[in-house]
Amino acid sequence: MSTPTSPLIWVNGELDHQLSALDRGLAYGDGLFETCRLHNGRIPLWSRHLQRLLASSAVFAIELNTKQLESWVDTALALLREQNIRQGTFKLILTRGVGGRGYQQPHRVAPTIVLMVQPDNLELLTARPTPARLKVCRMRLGRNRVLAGHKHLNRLENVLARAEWQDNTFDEGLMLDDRANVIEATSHNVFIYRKGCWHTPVLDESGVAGVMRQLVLDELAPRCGVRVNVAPLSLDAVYSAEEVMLCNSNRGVRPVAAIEDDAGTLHQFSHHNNVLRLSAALSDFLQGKGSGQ
Ligand SMILES: C=C(O[C@@H]1C=C(C(=O)O)C=C[C@H]1N)C(=O)O
Repeated sequence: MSTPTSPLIWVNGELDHQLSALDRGLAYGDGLFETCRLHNGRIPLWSRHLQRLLASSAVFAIELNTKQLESWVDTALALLREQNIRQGTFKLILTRGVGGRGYQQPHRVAPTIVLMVQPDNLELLTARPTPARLKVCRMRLGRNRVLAGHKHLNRLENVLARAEWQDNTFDEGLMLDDRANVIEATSHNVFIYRKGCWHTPVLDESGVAGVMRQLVLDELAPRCGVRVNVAPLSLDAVYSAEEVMLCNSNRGVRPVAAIEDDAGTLHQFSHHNNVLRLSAALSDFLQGKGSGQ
């Protein structure tokens, strides 16, 4: 088992290289990121992360040399193996690069790629998940059809929502948009189970379309033989759900035990069977086991 250490950071393939203060990712949030799980020395959902990054970089016209990126990721993974670092958070930041005065983009700009690994000892994707306690955040998400779904670097709403609690009373905060639709949690996507079906918010105006959310839609829910309905979701629907689930690609799937609303009322969820079935389906998927249907 590896010992957690401080993060390892590569900038454009160079370990410990410094980032320019003129980088547009820092100045304007002009970029994208992926938060991946390092699981047993690999990034099991890498092809899905890369697919999303490529799709978003095309939308925002941020240059991305896939071969170069994959070679830097391979080099980073090889070093992690050498150092016996097998579990952790593997984060990738892609910015438009350095330059320009103000918002105007420079004519020629080379993208910046930061790889950052925070080692830990947690087999998060396959461990039995512990039920989470949530609050409903006061901070609302704005709506923007161009930005919605993308994992861009402008995450101030999530940062401010996460600042609404500092202690361990809550594990996560539920975020609504300005029309009071439930969109996501500060760093997870949200699903509810009701009447034999999973439901998750439509993300065409706000929120991040997570890689684990997509895996649940494409792979895990079908393995459990359960349909998923993607549609607007109200807070009342969440409170009356049979089960509530959070997911992200760094932590897998997690049942929700309770949600405290803004009046301080606790809404509790005592059944987690369907979340645990998805969690088992995720473990099987990661171990390369078939659909079992
Ligand atoms: C805040 C980050 O990303 C979010 C956090 C997690 C996590 O902590 O598990 C996962 C996915 C992201 N939306 C980050 O620093 O990468």
